Amino acid sequence: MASSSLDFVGNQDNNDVLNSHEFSSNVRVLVDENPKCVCMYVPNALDDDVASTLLEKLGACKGPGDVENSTALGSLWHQYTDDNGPQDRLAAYWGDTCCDFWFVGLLLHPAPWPANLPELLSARRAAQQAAEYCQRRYGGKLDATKLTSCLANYYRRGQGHIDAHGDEVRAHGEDKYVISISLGGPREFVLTERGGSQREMRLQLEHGSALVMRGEDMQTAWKHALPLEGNDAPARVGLTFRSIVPGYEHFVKEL
Ligand SMILES: O=C(O)CCC(=O)C(=O)O
Ligand SMILES: [Fe+2]
Repeated sequence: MASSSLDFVGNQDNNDVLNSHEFSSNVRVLVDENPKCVCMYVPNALDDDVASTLLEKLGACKGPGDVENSTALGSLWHQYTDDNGPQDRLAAYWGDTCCDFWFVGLLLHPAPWPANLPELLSARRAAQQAAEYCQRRYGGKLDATKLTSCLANYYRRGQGHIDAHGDEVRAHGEDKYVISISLGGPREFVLTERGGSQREMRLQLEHGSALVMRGEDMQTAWKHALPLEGNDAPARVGLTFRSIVPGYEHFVKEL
């Protein structure tokens, strides 16, 4: 396991809501076996206050049928059923037009990026900066980092988990980024290597952090999970930004 401390100065853009602070954090490289198998952790990737505001706004929207859903964000959270049965976390999916996302038997069509949630765009920018850092370090074209969708997973207090899995990244363009910005928590993240060694790494995903996974091998040679924790486990929203190619799923269905 490689581990390093690096200085990173992210792009500054004062037109966006906050997140004008610099990444000058200790980036932890968890896996970097080859450019298609990278996992790194960036604490404080998103401004703390922006992360808190976003969590507060998202957390106030519970699910279909809730009174709180009559807020400006409408019916945000859904409880989906996939090939493994009903999920015990809630989910919401936004993205560019035609950036459908298919995984474990569930096809999600994106809602448009919400105009009344500028903090979500700040989170996307933070994720983008982390991807660009990764691109400079491991190579690849910068346009491969364009993050076109976001799957939000809401692990409510004392509830919610995701079993060990590799992400479906067929539709994710060249460098296959999945970048998770954490709000709330911390919650535990477990990485396990498949095959012989079964190496395992555990870390706490902290408020405002970015967890970057890059490359197909990261999803086929490793599994990741968020285990079910006790009743006191704090609520967490994971915003997983992806580089879905618009129209990919539609194109596949036509073949
Ligand atoms: O909650 C997270 O940050 C990760 C979720 C995840 O692994 C997934 O949606 O595939
Ligand atoms: Fe995943």
